[in-house]
Amino acid sequence: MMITNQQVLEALKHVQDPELHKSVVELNMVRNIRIDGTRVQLEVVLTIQGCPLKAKIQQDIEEALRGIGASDVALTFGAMTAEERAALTQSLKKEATTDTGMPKMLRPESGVTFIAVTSGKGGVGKSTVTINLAAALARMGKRVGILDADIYGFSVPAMMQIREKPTMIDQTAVPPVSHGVKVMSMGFFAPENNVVMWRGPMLNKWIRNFLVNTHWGDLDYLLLDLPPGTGDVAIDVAAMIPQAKEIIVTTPHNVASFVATRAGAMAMHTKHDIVGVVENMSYYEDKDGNKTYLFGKGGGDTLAAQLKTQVVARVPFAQPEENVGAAVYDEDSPIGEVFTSLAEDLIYSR
Ligand SMILES: Nc1ncnc2c1ncn2[C@@H]1O[C@H](COP(=O)(O)OP(=O)(O)OP(=O)(O)O)[C@@H](O)[C@H]1O
Repeated sequence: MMITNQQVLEALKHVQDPELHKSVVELNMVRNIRIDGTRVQLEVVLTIQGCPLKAKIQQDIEEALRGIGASDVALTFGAMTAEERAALTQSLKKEATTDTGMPKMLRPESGVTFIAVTSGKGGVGKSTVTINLAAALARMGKRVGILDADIYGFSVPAMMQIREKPTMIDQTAVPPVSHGVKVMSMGFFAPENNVVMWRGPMLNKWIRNFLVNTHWGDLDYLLLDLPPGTGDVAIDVAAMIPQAKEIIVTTPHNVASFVATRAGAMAMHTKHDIVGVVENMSYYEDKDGNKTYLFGKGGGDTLAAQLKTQVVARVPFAQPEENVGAAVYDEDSPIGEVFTSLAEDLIYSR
């Protein structure tokens, strides 16, 4: 038996780079194939030196080659040159932008549903809603990304317990994945606690950059965690992504909902379609099923009425034992169930 070059390339077309999710052949990572009967020798050129996923690539390639009858696989590893990396970035970028430089994912035919999560004021649970909804959509098999654009907080990476930074291939960032969700955050790049520089046009540009220079791959949903209030950022995002659907988060407390009305009014003004209001910290339910309304009642309904929409979810307070460290709640916890149901509503009714 004799394996051919063609067979090797064909087999390796099905091996993907674990980060870029593209075939190693397409990425031009396979070089110097030498075949001697059923013994295959080749060089794998990694996009970045010391790629942490080298072992995974090696295993996948060996498996694929054994699948076509290779008795012996000898791999050597190299790294792309700076020029090769730049060329790869160019091609990834080209894939992500239209001829006019517009992010392709913004085109209606991209199939990406954008969901902007906003609130009237801080601390009501906007990030909690973003990450738990994203995780629920991912559990249901959807391809989901989060763009953390909350310039006052960048809380998503910490809440999703992401410790690594995005892998940079030249200027393209490969987002870290947590709970099945690709996450990009200004926080990965911002100087420690420096929020002063993130204003107006600068931020607008950053968001655009994040859409274009992030290797999102194919997405079904991109959730945007927007800063609270109705400031520049929300307006810029509305202008840039008019097809985004908006979720407005409030607590049951009337004051909070009053402030949230402003964000909602803005959403109406910019013709963002409103998915609805999520009332967070709606109630506390004890083990016996008794509900206590710690923050009062009615805020969500009042706001929804003002915005001519509905309350699409009421999220309870976390049980004390649920709240240790992790802000993504388990699928079978009371909060997890609320988000599963909201995710189902999004998937099946829209
Ligand atoms: N339903 C809940 N039960 C218990 N704790 C919650 C709940 N929702 C949010 N929290 C906690 O409240 C705090 C604020 O939540 P979160 O960061 O999601 O709010 P935010 O509106 O995004 O705030 P910011 O505007 O400051 O980013 C966090 O510590 C979060 O873990």
